[in-house]
Amino acid sequence: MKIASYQMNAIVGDLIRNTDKLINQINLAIEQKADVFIAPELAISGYPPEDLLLREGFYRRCHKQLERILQIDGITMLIGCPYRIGADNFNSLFVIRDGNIIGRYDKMLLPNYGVFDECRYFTPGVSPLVFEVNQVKCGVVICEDMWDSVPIAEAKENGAELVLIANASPFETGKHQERLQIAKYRVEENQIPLVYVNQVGGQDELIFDGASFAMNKNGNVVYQETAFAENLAFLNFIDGDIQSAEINQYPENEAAIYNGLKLALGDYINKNGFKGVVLGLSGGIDSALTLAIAVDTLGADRVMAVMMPSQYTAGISVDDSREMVDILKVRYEEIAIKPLFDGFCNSLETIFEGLATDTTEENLQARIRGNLLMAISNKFGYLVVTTGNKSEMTTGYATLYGDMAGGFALLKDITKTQVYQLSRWRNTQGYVIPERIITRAPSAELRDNQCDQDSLPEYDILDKILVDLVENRLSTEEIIAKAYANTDDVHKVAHLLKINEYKRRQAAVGPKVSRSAFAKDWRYPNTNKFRF
Ligand SMILES: Nc1ncnc2c1ncn2[C@@H]1O[C@H](COP(=O)(O)OP(=O)(O)OC[C@H]2O[C@@H]([n+]3cccc(C(=O)O)c3)[C@H](O)[C@@H]2O)[C@@H](O)[C@H]1O
Ligand SMILES: Nc1ncnc2c1ncn2[C@@H]1O[C@H](COP(=O)(O)OP(=O)(O)OP(=O)(O)O)[C@@H](O)[C@H]1O
Ligand SMILES: NC(=O)CC[C@H](N)C(=O)O
Repeated sequence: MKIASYQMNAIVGDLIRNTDKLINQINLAIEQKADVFIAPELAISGYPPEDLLLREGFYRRCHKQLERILQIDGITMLIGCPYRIGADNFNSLFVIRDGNIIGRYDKMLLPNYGVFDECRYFTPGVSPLVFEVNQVKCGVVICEDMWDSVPIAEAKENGAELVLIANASPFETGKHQERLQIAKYRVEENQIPLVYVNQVGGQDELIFDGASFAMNKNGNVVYQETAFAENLAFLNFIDGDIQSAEINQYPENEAAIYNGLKLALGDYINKNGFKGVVLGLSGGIDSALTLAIAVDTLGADRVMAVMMPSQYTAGISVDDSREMVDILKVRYEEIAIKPLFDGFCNSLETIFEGLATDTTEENLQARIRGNLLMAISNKFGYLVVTTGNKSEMTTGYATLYGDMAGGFALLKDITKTQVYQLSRWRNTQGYVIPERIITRAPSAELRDNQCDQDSLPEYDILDKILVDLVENRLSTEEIIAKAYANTDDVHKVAHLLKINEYKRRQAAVGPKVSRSAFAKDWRYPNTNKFRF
């Protein structure tokens, strides 16, 4: 039996295009004489459709597309599609052959933690499904079903010799190893081979990394798809097991994150129809890394970098920005903001009379820059990519409607420590970020001689505290007991984390790479008196 596995990049809600793509790949599979075709979870709608699943018309139109697939003969197809019957909605996988639906599997285990909300939409399925192709009994399950013993065990009890799994499993650091480990448990429990087909692509804050795989009866990976790219692959099931096929290595740490960020940005820009991106280039490391990723993703001709010096901007910031755009050959503009800043200050002079200069004036500069970038965005159809990192999002070290103004926050889930690691890694692939940008001390350059560490702990300490507070959900007492940071710093970061929730609520969407990103898996109240 020959299996066609389609690691698909679907667009949520683009039902006709998704179905066109499925039909196209199914036809290729038929040409290659495949017996079974399998695509990711909810391939017709794309995953996750979120509250589209609360609309009756969404199910109707998804089903209409499924009917197009029913026209295809000559292969057995496993197609994920949301399904409504009576008052129940299911996350279903339809088994279609020669114009008939020969089976429907409804996802049994609905993930409802982290970024997942499936209990909000679906009723759990109750029955396993095993169907036969070329005398092979195939069980099917959907994504979360693999993460517990029961669904695959039930498929096995019903005679399955092989399990086909349709997935939409989002990326986070270490997730692929976790998937392989869970799959191995299922294989060992049941002595049954698995074919795991994952979605690929960026969907708002989620990155689907693909890396579909097959595991033989001995728990060995015998096939692995390239991560972060779409592909159709063929696998053979002969003599009761999956035969060896191509094994593409999963990228190492920095490479995985970098590729993930590229996929997230590219899909956000292209799926939402932007011509390109614009960003403020400051001579600092955050905007330098953002620019490198943007150019690597979209090409230099779809990216614009704007340096907007003020009286606090160091000469080397301008020099390093110029050097970087020369290397990348990207469109570069310089707009001095002093006249605008003076204009704002003049307008506010009377109201502010007798009051000291403070962060108000610092924020004005950031807001002037935000305004200029948004004007360029409006005029050219370029999305503003913001450059703030997770360390800044944690502590609120960013200006609302200033450097936070924009449509996609590329580094939102990347700590400052990781910003350095990714920048160094990128330069090993070809020198694009001037060395001085990496080695100089970070500064917001919003007042004289400003340095981030005037108001924040050293980033290596800050980032450890943030991982413990945000990802490990530890209390300040527990962190203090670990003794890597002084008590004041722990309390300071915890306090900043708490009081800046309102900023995160207003921040642009950005890709999740960690276990706990400031997005769907971080839902804290703005109004909150609880001390972490
Ligand atoms: N709970 C709440 N719910 C809703 N809104 C709330 C709020 N608390 C304050 N606000 C509003 O937010 C305002 C304060 O926020 P905001 O205006 O942003 O200003 P703020 O947080 O006071 O200052 C921004 C800080 O970020 C630093 N910064 C700025 C830019 C770039 C960088 C960098 O290195 O990347 C660092 C800057 O040096 C300064 O320390 C308040 O005036 C109020 O209007
Ligand atoms: N002189 C500038 N010209 C253009 N954009 C700027 C300038 N200064 C700040 N920005 C924009 O605001 C963002 C916040 O920068 P800021 O220098 O305040 O802090 P940062 O976190 O150190 O960032 P970076 O490392 O990029 O400098 C920058 O990444 C950049 O997009
Ligand atoms: N779509 C799903 O069911 C995903 C849940 C699963 N545990 C994963 O992330 O891999």
